[in-house]
Amino acid sequence: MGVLIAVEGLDGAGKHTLVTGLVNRWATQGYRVQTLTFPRYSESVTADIAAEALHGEHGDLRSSVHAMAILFALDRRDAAEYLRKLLAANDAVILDRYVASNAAYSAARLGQDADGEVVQWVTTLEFSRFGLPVPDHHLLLDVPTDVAIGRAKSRAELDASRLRDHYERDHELQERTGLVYRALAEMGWMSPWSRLGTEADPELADRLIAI
Ligand SMILES: Nc1ncnc2c1ncn2[C@@H]1O[C@H](COP(=O)(O)OP(=O)(O)O)[C@@H](O)[C@H]1O
Ligand SMILES: Cc1cn([C@H]2C[C@H](O)[C@@H](COP(=O)(O)OP(=O)(O)O)O2)c(=O)[nH]c1=O
Repeated sequence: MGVLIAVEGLDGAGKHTLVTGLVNRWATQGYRVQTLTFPRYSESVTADIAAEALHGEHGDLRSSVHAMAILFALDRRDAAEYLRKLLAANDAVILDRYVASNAAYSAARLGQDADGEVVQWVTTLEFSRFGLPVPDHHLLLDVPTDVAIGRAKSRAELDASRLRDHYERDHELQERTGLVYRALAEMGWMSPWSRLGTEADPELADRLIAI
């Protein structure tokens, strides 16, 4: 059974870049590595509805933090069997966002801390009720909020509506989400966490795949 690694962080923190770098590194070392990104846009109806709600559609759905969290969780539940197959057939599976995203963003949206009600609720829903595999390790890309927002903006600069709806209004939410992520890392929520600055630490990366 392969090792399951979840990469977490704010939008624009560099998760996709890190995941791509890890896959390339390990592939050249001869490991079999697969990635899975959440939300699974265009493959999952619930992920698409959640994204559309985040960008202002579906009435006031976005105002229900628990309803949004259930949509993201259903996307993962639908992918659980595929994820287990990937784990069985590979040395490692790297997840670009996973359950901790739901925990951190839901807590931030509700103004709760990492030890608050909604983190426990998400944990029970996804791991206990939906039976999702628990990551062996979490990697938190811990970059300052302004850096993450700046990178996300430059990546999305051609899409003005998305910028307006998603990033500029959300500085405070991102700041709070970062705090919850750091607290989850400190408490070692569900598995050991490593906090990275802007770059992957090659030695840490190699230790992870050797678990
Ligand atoms: N270490 C880094 N230093 C500078 N820019 C980076 C770094 N990592 C990623 N970026 C850039 O920041 C933007 C967001 O990175 P991305 O990996 O897409 O973030 P995420 O997946 O967390 O949203 C991209 O344009 C990417 O090229
Ligand atoms: C996967 C996931 C994401 N999210 C949040 C994080 C992001 O703010 C948003 C969408 O994630 P993402 O696709 O990474 O960002 P973007 O829409 O900018 O491409 O959803 C949750 O609240 N719960 C989850 O389970």
